[in-house]
Amino acid sequence: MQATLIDGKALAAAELAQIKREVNALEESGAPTPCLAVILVGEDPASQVYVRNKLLKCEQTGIRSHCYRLDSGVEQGELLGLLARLNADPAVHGILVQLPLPEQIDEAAVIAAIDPDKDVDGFHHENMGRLLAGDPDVLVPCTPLGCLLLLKSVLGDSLAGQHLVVVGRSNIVGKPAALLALQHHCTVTIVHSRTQDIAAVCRRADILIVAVGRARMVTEDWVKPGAVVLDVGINRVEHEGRARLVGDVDFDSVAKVAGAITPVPGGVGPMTIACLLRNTLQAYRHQRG
Ligand SMILES: Nc1nc(=O)c2c([nH]1)NC[C@@H]1CN(c3ccc(C(=O)N[C@@H](CCC(=O)O)C(=O)O)cc3)C=[N+]21
Ligand SMILES: [Mg+2]
Repeated sequence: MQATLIDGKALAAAELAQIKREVNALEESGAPTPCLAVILVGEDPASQVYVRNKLLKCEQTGIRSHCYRLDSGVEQGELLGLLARLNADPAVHGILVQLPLPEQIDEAAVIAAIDPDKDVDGFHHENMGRLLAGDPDVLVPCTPLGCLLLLKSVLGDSLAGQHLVVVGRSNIVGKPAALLALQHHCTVTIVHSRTQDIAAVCRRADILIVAVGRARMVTEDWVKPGAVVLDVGINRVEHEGRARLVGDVDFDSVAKVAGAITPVPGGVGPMTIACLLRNTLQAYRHQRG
């Protein structure tokens, strides 16, 4: 391997330490404590792990959190009722509904029911629109925001003129990552399952962000020597009879050609959570004026 390993865990720890200092300062000034409400529906094991991590990081930074665990069979009306109460509660500054939701629940309707000012995921259409319009104060989805911080840690503050290719076009990662990169003056390409000669397009990237959910899809022949590669994928695979996490990037082969690369685990994932807390603080400040 010749690529520099991008240590998302360390960068996230630094980010959390900074958030903790800011929360402490609020505390000392006598201001109320920032508070995040998390809603978890059902028993999806991956969701339980992610939610536990989020609550743990809240605790570490002094952000108050409250987790609402709802039965997998809960009716949509009950979930919407809870959201209405959280929207109206001035002591709650951020609301996160863990996805995916059970099939009887309309995800779009749930996201639309969150107060955009408390939408720390940045998934509400109002926030998506503001990101598209280039509003600098908008709440930006946590994974793309984490990617941006990781890129700046390697490349410095300016990403101007870099050709950034995003693999995947989801509303929660691919599209907002592309918009955020565009705002930072990158030349942006989005590729997806219907793209012709996807490897050739990726090979032109100075920066490659991969968010497709297919284990080890990106191999070394997709990567320009020296490129920065961010792997958003979290895939659980069997390896020698044991469960293991791998990304969407074939790490061992790509690390031979890339200039820098994020590992899985320990790359984008921890930064996603740090950015969730960053967004909670941003939402708090906005609500407090
Ligand atoms: N409303 C909503 N907002 C989200 O931001 C959201 C969501 N729903 N649903 C699921 C995805 C996924 N996601 C991750 C966050 C942290 C790690 C993370 O910390 N990963 C660790 C490994 C954790 C493990 O062991 O599984 C790492 O990469 O090092 C991974 C994935 C947030 N998501
Ligand atoms: Mg994510």
